[in-house]
Amino acid sequence: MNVEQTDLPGVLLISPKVFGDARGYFKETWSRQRYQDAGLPGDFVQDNLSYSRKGILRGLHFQNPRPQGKLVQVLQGEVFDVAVDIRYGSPHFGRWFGTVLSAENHLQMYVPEGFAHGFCVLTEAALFAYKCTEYYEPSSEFSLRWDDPDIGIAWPLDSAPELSAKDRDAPRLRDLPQHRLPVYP
Ligand SMILES: Cc1cn([C@H]2C[C@H](O)[C@@H](COP(=O)(O)OP(=O)(O)O[C@H]3O[C@@H](C)C(=O)[C@@H](O)[C@H]3O)O2)c(=O)[nH]c1=O
Repeated sequence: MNVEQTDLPGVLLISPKVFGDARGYFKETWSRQRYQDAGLPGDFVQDNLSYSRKGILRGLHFQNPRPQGKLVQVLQGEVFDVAVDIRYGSPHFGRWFGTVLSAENHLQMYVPEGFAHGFCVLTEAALFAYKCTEYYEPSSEFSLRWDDPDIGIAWPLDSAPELSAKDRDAPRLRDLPQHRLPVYP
C-alpha cells in the first residue's frame, strides 16, 4: 500500500495494494500492524456503513469530547470527501482538504481526531464505509455548515445538496462556542 500526506497536515491518503486477476480483485482494507507502521492509529473501535443517493451530502460532522479519527472508503459509487481542521489553536484552523473517493480508485482517507468530516455523493448511489477510533456519542456530536463561507469548500455539485434536518440547521464555524471545538494539538 502507499500512504501520502495531503496538503492538510494530519490528513492521509492511502492506496491499498489491489490484486487484480481474471476473477476480479482482492485487497486488504485494514491491517493493524501495517497501518500503524504507516502512521495510522491501531485502535479503531467502531465500523460504520452508510448508503446514500446522488446529491446527498452528509456533514460536516465532528465529536467533542471523544473526538473520532476516521478511516474512510467507498465500496460502491463515488463521493467527494472532505476533512476540515477545526482544532482550536491549530495553525491550519478552518482549512479543508477534499478528494474523490470511489470504488474504482480504491482510495482511503484518514481524517484525524479533531477534524470535521463530510461527503457528497457524485454517482447514482454510494456505499460509504469507515472505521472510527472512538465510539459514537450523540451528546458529543455536532454538525457544522457544509457551505460555511469562511471554510469555502469547493463541493463539485451543480445544485443544492439534500441534507438531514440536523445538517440543514448547522451553525457556521465562527458561531460555534470555543468550548465546543476540539483543542490543538
Ligand atoms: C453516526 C452514527 C449514527 N447513528 C444513528 C443516529 C441516527 O439515528 C442515525 C443517522 O445518524 P446521522 O444522521 O448522524 O448519520 P450521518 O449523517 O451518516 O453521520 C455520519 O456522517 C459522516 C459525514 C461522518 O463523518 C460520521 O462520523 C457520522 O457523523 O444513525 C448511530 O447509531 N451510530 C453512529 O455511529
